[in-house]
Amino acid sequence: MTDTVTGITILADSNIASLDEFFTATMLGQATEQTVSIIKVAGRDINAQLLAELQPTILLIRSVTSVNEALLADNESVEFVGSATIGTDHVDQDYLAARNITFANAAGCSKHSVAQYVLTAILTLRPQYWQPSTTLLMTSSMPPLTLGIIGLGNIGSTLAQYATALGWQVLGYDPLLHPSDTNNASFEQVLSQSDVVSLHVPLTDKKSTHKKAAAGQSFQSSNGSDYPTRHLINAEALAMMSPHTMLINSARGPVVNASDLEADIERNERQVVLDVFEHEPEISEGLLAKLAIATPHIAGYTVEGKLRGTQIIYDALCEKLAVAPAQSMQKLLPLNMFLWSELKAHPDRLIKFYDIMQDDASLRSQAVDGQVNGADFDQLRRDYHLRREWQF
Ligand SMILES: NC(=O)c1ccc[n+]([C@@H]2O[C@H](COP(=O)([O-])OP(=O)(O)OC[C@H]3O[C@@H](n4cnc5c(N)ncnc54)[C@H](O)[C@@H]3O)[C@@H](O)[C@H]2O)c1
Ligand SMILES: O=C(O)[C@H](O)[C@H](O)COP(=O)(O)O
Repeated sequence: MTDTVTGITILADSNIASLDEFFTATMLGQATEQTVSIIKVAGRDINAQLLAELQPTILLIRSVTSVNEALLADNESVEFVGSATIGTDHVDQDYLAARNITFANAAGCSKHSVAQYVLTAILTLRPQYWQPSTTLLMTSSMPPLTLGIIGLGNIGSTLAQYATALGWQVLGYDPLLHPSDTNNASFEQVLSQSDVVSLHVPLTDKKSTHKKAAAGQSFQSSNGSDYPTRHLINAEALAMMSPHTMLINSARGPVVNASDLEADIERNERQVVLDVFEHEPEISEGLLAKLAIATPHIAGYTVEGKLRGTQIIYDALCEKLAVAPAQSMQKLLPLNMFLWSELKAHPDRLIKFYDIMQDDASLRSQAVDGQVNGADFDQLRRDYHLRREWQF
């Protein structure tokens, strides 16, 4: 793991939270008596040339860095890749395994952040659905909201818990999990019977095996699935939804076919919320103009969500180094006064907890000559004032 002269060399995406608090000699090298040096660059600048020149032993990334053979072909030194994100569609995990490179992502790190983002979007656009279950039975003449959730993993299942706490009905669809109280509907039922549909799936493609000519092996692309999600929401799926049904995508942009979506919105005036975009980081102003809420891939961007992401990959690296973790995010968290119980009791305080329309306005203000360009989108995310997760 180390070069006898320089110890541990880390190349890291500068957008990873609290790198200097976690990845230091004290927090990593002390037990192994190794020096630790860390080089921080913008995620999109982590390229094959840099990997070949720096020969880092550890690579820490976020979703904007694609890790695959093209990136690592000329690098012989990397032994650990950590992605401080939930999504892994930017990583060829089969290639890393074939190179015997350890990989860790931050599963679940921002599940509450994203679930709270979705709740905020719904309750900002349709405040009539704010009906804490305590009042629902006594006063409501309106049926509770039916929330359709596609993908019932960490985020989808967390969202279902919040929805149930608000007295909403949940229709869930996840073909890779067993049926349950929430995994209780078909894809078509979720689309056709929900007031709101929220997407919480990874970006996956159709399973395909292809031969590696040199090795004569056949292997499946690491992002393959029997239930591929690329363009899962296309014209056919949108046609199953009533025009009244709101669509929210905070998963990955290509899960929704952007051109089919624009045609659908023009035809049905559907309320659509996007935090992720098929052609991200570029976004056409034409699409922006059709959206009820548009935000720059920040649904998971809370102090807690990003710190938890760093903590998880730090813990995984400590395991790789066989050292006991010495740093904890609890020591780094500022006091958090945002209580879910308070918000449930006082719906009018939602805007103080999270004013999602501020994030919407910031993104729209970046549009120039008919589009938001990639550099401005990335800058918005780099400069984003991290929210706080609502505490229980
Ligand atoms: N916008 C953001 O800031 C943000 C933040 C975190 C995660 N994400 C994205 O959200 C995705 C989901 O996150 P998670 O923590 O819930 O992941 P997860 O892996 O815990 O859950 C994903 C679920 O989707 C299910 N699934 C897979 N294919 C499906 C299909 N075709 N139809 C229905 N369900 C399917 C899986 O069975 C799994 O239960 C991530 O992969 C990531 O791309 C976005
Ligand atoms: O997959 C995730 O965790 C989220 O999409 C996360 O927001 C990715 O953020 P990024 O790495 O682009 O900063």
